[in-house]
Amino acid sequence: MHIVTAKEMYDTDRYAMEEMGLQGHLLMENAGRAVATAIKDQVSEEDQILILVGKGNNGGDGFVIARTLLQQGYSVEVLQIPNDEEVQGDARTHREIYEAFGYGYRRFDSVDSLATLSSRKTVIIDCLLGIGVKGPLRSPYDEIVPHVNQLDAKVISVDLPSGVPADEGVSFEGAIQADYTVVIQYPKTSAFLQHTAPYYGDWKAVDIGLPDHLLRGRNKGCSVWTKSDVVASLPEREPFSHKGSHGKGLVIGGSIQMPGSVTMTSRAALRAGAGLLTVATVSKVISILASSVTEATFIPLEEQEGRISSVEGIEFGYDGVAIGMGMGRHREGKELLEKVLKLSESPVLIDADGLYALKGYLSEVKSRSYPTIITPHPGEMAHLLDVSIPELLEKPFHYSRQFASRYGVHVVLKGAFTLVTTPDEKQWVHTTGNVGLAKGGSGDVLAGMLLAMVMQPQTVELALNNGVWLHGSTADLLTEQAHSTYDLLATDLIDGLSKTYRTI
Ligand SMILES: NC(=O)C1=CN([C@@H]2O[C@H](COP(=O)(O)OP(=O)(O)OC[C@H]3O[C@@H](n4cnc5c(N)ncnc54)[C@H](OP(=O)(O)O)[C@@H]3O)[C@@H](O)[C@H]2O)[C@@H](O)CC1
Ligand SMILES: Nc1ncnc2c1ncn2[C@@H]1O[C@H](COP(=O)(O)OP(=O)(O)O)[C@@H](O)[C@H]1O
Ligand SMILES: [K+]
Repeated sequence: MHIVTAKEMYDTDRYAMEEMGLQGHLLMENAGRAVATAIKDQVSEEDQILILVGKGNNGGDGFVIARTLLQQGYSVEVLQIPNDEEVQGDARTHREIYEAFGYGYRRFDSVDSLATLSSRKTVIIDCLLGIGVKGPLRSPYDEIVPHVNQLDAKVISVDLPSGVPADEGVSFEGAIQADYTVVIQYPKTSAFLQHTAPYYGDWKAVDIGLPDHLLRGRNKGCSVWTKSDVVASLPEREPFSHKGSHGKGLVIGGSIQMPGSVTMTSRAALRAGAGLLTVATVSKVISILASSVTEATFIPLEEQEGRISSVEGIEFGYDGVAIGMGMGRHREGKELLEKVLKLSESPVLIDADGLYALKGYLSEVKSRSYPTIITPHPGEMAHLLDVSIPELLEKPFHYSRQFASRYGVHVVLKGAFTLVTTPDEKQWVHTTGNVGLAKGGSGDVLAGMLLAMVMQPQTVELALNNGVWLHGSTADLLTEQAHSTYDLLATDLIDGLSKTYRTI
């Protein structure tokens, strides 16, 4: 499923209208009818529906929705916010068609009369503002929106909750808090940002018949990674393959203070399908690990104060390397990482403490001939970028693209919407996973799953997307069945992965 900016949406609309003859009022008819069909799943014939219509094309959608629902026997009233003359173009055409059917509408005069009208309604359909919103809400929207937000009625927004901008990095003040949003054709970026997504409530995108090929051709496009993508791309195992064909992986990390993280990464890598796994860590961690990661082999490394101080002794002939989990942050970190990046003739995934070591070596990463993958959470990413966490979260798509292309790395920016970005700035958003994952260790498990994935016969971008999907879906499956979002442990994900694999 494509994700678009406001500009991409307008460009697609324009192309359909100007190059393909799909006129604006036809698109609006398609949009209104598709939205009305989706709304019918959210309301009943007993509901008293009020449609709020703004001056732009989002308001025009409202007249099509009203006509469609009235024709099908629903109780609908329409309140148009602007004056009659302010409604122009396709929206005006559809108001005229609506009236030609013999249906009437009211005009907004004050919030008091809106209060009287809305007090009898059980459903409000918000067609006030769409992707054309600019800046903070102006009068009278700045009074209407807070009024709607305090009603008990169910609020359904059309395209996006009025007031919420389509794009990232755009400030706004006040917006409709929807219970449900019917998105027109493609979800907009704001449906995947921590500070704007909650305004949408649950959402669904409806097809209005726009041509898809413009977006398919985008070289820097963004999409949602879905189960069907996993089913289509996860490599099947060849009947005559052997353990070597399933990837020989190396995990470097752990310290006496943090032996658990490397244990989880290793077990997750094996469970996710790594053929052979070696763990390079300090001797005391090996003695802790050996009984819980029985399938792995070990390389004891030199240590200082319980932390790895050298990677001497590792023969770098692996199909994939993961480094950083539980390694601790110390001066030698940069040197260790530098050696690993130079000597590894395979993808290297850098997580956790490895990311702090990476900061001093960033400028040289681009010259590697093999893929480099970083898996930061927002705190680690903000540190690498030298920006604050709120700044990063305002524009995570932008910052990930900028970082990935500048340093030639694959970025897996973790969070409620994990974002995968390639060095050539292709992006995917993940909607699997839930708050049960917000617990120490979930990231270590993800690192292991990703290590296993990059060693399978698939491109790095497929591997990362499939790995993030498997991780998030396992959390979803476990919290639907055996666990709650309180009790889910990172280690549950490792065993739970078996269930997820069986669903595909
Ligand atoms: N053919 C198509 O394109 C299709 C489009 N479709 C639909 O159209 C929607 C986009 O339509 P749009 O471009 O008319 O924008 P939209 O948000 O409805 O209105 C913008 C107007 O609102 C005003 N305004 C802006 N900011 C404001 C603020 N802060 N506070 C107060 N007022 C504010 C501003 O007016 P101004 O006051 O600046 O004169 C501006 O003119 C899209 O989301 C989808 O639903 C579908 O039907 C499919 C076909
Ligand atoms: N609220 C949330 N919803 C969905 N996934 C989440 C949420 N919070 C965290 N996660 C996921 O959990 C993992 C946490 O990783 P990380 O912060 O590195 O954990 P740790 O370092 O403790 O192992 C990431 O995969 C992240 O996407
Ligand atoms: K809206």
